[in-house]
Amino acid sequence: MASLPILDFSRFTATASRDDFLADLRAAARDYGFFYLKGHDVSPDLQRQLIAVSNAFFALPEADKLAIEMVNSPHFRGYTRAGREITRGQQDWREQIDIGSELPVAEVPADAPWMRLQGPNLWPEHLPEFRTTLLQWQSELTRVAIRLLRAFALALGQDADVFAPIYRAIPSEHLKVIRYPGQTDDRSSQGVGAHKDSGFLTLLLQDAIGGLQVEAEDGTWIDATPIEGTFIINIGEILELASNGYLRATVHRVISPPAGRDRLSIAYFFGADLNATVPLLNLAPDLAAQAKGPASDPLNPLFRDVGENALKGRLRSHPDVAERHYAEHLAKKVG
Ligand SMILES: O=C(O)CCC(=O)C(=O)O
Ligand SMILES: [Fe+2]
Repeated sequence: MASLPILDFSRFTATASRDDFLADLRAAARDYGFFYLKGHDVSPDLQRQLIAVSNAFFALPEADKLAIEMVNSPHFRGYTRAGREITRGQQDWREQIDIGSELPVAEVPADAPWMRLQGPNLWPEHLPEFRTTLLQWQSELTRVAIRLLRAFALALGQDADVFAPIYRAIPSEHLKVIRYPGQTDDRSSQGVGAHKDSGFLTLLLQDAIGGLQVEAEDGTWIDATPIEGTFIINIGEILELASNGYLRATVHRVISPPAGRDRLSIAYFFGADLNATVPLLNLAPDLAAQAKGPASDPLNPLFRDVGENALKGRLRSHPDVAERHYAEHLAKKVG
């Protein structure tokens, strides 16, 4: 049974092992688009605190969670009940809270409707430590993601800061705290349906239950079995577009845990400025020869305009938010 590679980020910090790390990163990214990262320096105490407040959030009375339901937020922030989010037309059996960069509502020019994604988060009123811990997690993971993105740039033979112009102004820092309930007989076992992530990179902290699966090149599914002390890293559509498909945004899904168990995961999606356009990197001939071009999936066309790609994904995943807040936008698209 195939398994995903494990990379040690401390080898990137040490000059003597840096080039070997970059070669391993290039191989893992190209062959799987997914890997485990150990040797990151995120404090284990902060991780424990994050897991504790996340469990406390899901244990809140239902009324407290429904008070901050995402359907109330034109910025796609807040709580989503299990079964409300849709992937590839099917219900996802997970409950979650979505948190984004904590920024004020922006002006929304007619030619940049995605600027409506920017706005305040919705926080649980009776659990103040949830907000402080999540914001701390967000800034820690942004730091790790930027270091990792610099490593990706070097692995592709580019200047370390080649992507900085498209994330430096307003990076997109999206967090999802997710609980997957155990399987029951009366619904599907789709925790989240098969999909690609849209940003640069995703950094995932998962508990010990398992259920995340990664699609291999031959169409089989590889289990991303939990490994204590690691994050799971995967590539999003921005890196696929920028590298002309040398790097792949790999398709993945989550199968619901066995009956009577539930699974906790915290996904952090690092993306670009909503107003940026994804550049096409100039790859050296040996890498360019292996670039397959971005995947063309008629069900999921990729857009170089970061904001357009991001808004497309959110509207499709959350039809209730789309209907309440984006009816006019959708009507214009169809009409
Ligand atoms: O919960 C997980 O393991 C993965 C979640 C995921 O793929 C997503 O939310 O995009
Ligand atoms: Fe994902």
